[in-house]
Amino acid sequence: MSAKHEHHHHDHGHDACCGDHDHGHDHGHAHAPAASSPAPSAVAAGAERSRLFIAGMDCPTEEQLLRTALGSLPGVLDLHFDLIGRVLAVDHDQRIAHPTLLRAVAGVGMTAQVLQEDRPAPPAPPAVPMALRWRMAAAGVAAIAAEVTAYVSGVENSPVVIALALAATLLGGLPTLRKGAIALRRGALNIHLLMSLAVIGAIALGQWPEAAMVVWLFGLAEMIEALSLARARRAIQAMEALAPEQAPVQQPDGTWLSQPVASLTIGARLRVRPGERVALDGVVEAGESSVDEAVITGESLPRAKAAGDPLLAGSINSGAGLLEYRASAAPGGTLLDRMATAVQQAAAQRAPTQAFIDRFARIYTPLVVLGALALAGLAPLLLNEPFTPWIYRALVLLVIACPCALVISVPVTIVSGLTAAARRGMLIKGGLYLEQARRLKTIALDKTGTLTEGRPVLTDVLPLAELGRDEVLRIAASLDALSTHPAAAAIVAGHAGALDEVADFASLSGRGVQGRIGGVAYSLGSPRWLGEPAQAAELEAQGKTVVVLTRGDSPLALLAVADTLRPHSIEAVAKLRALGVNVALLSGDNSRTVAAIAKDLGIADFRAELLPEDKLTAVVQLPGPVAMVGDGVNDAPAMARADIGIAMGAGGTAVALETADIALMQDDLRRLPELIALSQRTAGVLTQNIAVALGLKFAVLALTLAGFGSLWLAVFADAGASLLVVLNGLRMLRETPDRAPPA
Ligand SMILES: Nc1ncnc2c1ncn2[C@@H]1O[C@H](COP(=O)(O)OP(=O)(O)OP(=O)(O)O)[C@@H](O)[C@H]1O
Ligand SMILES: [Zn+2]
Repeated sequence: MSAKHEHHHHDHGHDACCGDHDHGHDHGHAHAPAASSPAPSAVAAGAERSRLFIAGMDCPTEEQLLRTALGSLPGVLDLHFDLIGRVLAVDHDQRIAHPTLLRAVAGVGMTAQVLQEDRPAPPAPPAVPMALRWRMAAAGVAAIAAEVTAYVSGVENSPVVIALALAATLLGGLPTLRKGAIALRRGALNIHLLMSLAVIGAIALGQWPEAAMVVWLFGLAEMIEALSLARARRAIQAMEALAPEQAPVQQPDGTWLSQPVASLTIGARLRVRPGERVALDGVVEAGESSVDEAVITGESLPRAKAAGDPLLAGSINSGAGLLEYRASAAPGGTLLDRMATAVQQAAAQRAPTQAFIDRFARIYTPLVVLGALALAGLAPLLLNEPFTPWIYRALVLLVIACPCALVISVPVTIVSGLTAAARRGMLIKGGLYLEQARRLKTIALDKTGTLTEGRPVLTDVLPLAELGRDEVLRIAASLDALSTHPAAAAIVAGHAGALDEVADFASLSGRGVQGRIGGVAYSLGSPRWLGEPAQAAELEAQGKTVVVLTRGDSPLALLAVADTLRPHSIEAVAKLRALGVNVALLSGDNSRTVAAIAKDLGIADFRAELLPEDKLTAVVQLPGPVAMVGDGVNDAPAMARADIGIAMGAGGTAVALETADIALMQDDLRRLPELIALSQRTAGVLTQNIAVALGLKFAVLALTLAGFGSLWLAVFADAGASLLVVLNGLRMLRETPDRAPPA
């Protein structure tokens, strides 16, 4: 095979896992592939993108076969694989028509369906087909019978044994042999080719029962792995499946009728009865009840809902009341849908460990195959021994050459970890961040809206000149009415009366606001910007944020607002420090205020009076890797620059959800130590899996070289290792302390 293709084989374990049509799987979420289509660069000018749903494509083995088959077609410009969603996006020019693509896919033994952009994917094939289960059962009986007959009679190639072994091979091994032939034609050294060679070699040596056993065990392992992987895939897809497909909708005549949610649009009026799940994001219009939003936030807590309150798709009406609401998101566009899409896209990306294992496998397999060739060809000559036993040992080596268990273990573990995180209300945008989190040296936290509630209240108004309290407050509130800053909201809320007209309004990020009232220029903002009156110090020492109001250059008043710490901030900071992470506080607020708050939190490393660009500089200077945690208000540049940008309160703002590397769906900083713990557990499981997979290989290798190995033992160890690592990886799914996995 050519060097270009040499890395195919490392993945056979994968296709073992995820199966092909023959093995079938029971995912079956019709619209999942559409939702999880990759987000590659835009289609080049003059090109067209066709999206193919390929049921048998979920492993890098198939990716490689498809790459060679489609990539060489004249007119194909680019290929984007989404193995989890099993969607292949093909960018091509006019030379290519759909039948050409479908034929090329069929050429490597798979079937494709063209996806229409706005229509959901066709339903995936059902669970492992009954016919296949029966075929495998029959093959098992025949293989065991062949083994027993040979053992009892002492003859390995009597007609009865040959007939039984042949029956087992044909019943259970045809798909493997067929894929082996395809791989051979394509020059891909993958598991199917290696297994086919081992079986044919065993038959050539007259080891009929052995051949039957090998082919059957391998088929069985593939089937079991198919089911395990479908389980991991289902866990991801379970998220969006949590919103009901039917819901009661109000008709124009006022009556209620159960309708498919997919047919609804924004503005539809729906209702959700006690115990039911909300179908679309919306706003309550009538009724009172409480709602459990655990599916979004990861925390099961009843939240009171009444007219005007937002509702999220997937949450449960856990109270006793009936809620009527108006849809504010279309089907497919709810927060739950966007979370599910993000997790699916994350799962489709390669984590660093996977890249490493893939590189390793690229060297490992050809090396072992070369070893097998050398063993069969040289050992008998050098040792002056008969060829047959050495050829047999070489066949065992071919089986050992498959790094399937190794390759399969990484994505299963990562996907399980990502899913477990999502269930806890942490949306991680890629395996990279899950793997990196445990290496974090510094976590930088923004103050307002992150460590604090971000809903300050006005506590003090101190006139400094001839204007009285009410007058300065009216001016300040009039200016801040046009600002979205949390401090502005507090000042506006602190003023009861009418507001003045403001002209030439300007808002300066990290400083404050300015404008003209009745022709006079006023500024309102930080003391650092407008000069610090002596009276400010005492208020700041209490942890309050001081805002100065000036007319021209002279100070008119001091206003102070105070924000409360989030209830779990102190606990979260303590836990992070216990994990050995350096916690830093970055704030635009003044030094004394920040110092007071840092002291309450036990944070030694705090930096104050930072403009948004200073926060970015601080992130670069802090010992890395650094995570920046913020609410996106004045820390977006710093979050983008940090190794991991973590957004708080993504449950509320879509922007944070879309731009951060990790989005916390709930404003609870205790998710941060959990994230690091999850990252550590993931690394632990990955290490265990690599040790098991390699350990079993080496054990069989040692036995074989010593003359004690056997083909079926090698296949058994390989299949057993695959199964062990898949199960170990899936264990991550269960690591969800206070929530049972969704049914
Ligand atoms: N609209 C506004 N009205 C009044 N004061 C403002 C306004 N915008 C900013 N300021 C002042 O500028 C300072 C810095 O603002 P900035 O938004 O950079 O940080 P912050 O709100 O203190 O929070 P963080 O800790 O998240 O950086 C504020 O503390 C406040 O004194
Ligand atoms: Zn293998």
